[in-house]
Amino acid sequence: MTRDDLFNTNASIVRDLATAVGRVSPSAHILVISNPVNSTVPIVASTLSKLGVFDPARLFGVTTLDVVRASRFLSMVTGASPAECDVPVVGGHSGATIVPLLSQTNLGKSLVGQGETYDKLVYRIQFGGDEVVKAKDGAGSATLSMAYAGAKFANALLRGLNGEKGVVTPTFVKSPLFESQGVDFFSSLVELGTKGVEKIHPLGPLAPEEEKLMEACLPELKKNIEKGKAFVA
Ligand SMILES: NC(=O)C1=CN([C@@H]2O[C@H](COP(=O)(O)OP(=O)(O)OC[C@H]3O[C@@H](n4cnc5c(N)ncnc54)[C@H](O)[C@@H]3O)[C@@H](O)[C@H]2O)C=CC1
Ligand SMILES: O=C([O-])CC(=O)C(=O)O
Repeated sequence: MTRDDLFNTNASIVRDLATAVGRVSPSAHILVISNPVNSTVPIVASTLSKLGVFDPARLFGVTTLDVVRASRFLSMVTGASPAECDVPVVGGHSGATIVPLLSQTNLGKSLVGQGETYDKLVYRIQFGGDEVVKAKDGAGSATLSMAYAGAKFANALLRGLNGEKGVVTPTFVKSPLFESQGVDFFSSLVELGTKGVEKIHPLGPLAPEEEKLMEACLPELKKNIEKGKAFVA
């Protein structure tokens, strides 16, 4: 089972919850963690748009678990503590759409392009969630680490809403970065502020290996986003 397989069950649940939020609390900040995040976030956006209350600054797909995994798996390779292994992870939240930018980290940059070690690390970051789902064999997903990631992101958002400056973390939002290629939702480093999304940061310089990961990411992400929008339309 992949995250995309969850679409049939979760799409209508997410749409109905978004409808209720749009009617009852249209200025709420909405953090979507239900899979497939690449499609459920566009479902919420389209549902709110239909109701005339969509504000892109208030809708977030929670991709924090990919960042948590990237730190942990990089720490296992380098021997450093996960706290020292902060990795920007961009794109979406499933398989090839998850793009870790190891070249932008002090401890990870020397691994980029280092054959099997790099390839295995990227694969584990991209498919860590699938690893857990397979291991639990029908009994759910990465429940506790998801709770940790959800709490971590909610805390970051609350700090931003409270006026703290410099709260920057990856999250899947309505984004102009790849809009010209038909990908209008994307996770990159986002500064969180008093209104929610304050500033969407560009990706910054990528290694050739990361350019290749982006080439695989964008078409899949586009399909996932279109599937979510088509469901609501
Ligand atoms: N974004 C992320 O990082 C992650 C997302 N997930 C996603 O989070 C979701 C939950 O995962 P698990 O806790 O493992 O699943 P689970 O199957 O253990 O729990 C799902 C819960 O939703 C409830 N539910 C079912 N239909 C509902 C409805 N119509 N309205 C309200 N609640 C309803 C069920 O009773 C159950 O308690 C899944 O979509 C999963 O794919 C999981 C791990 C990481
Ligand atoms: O695929 C799933 O349901 C679980 C998931 O998102 C993750 O662990 O990252």
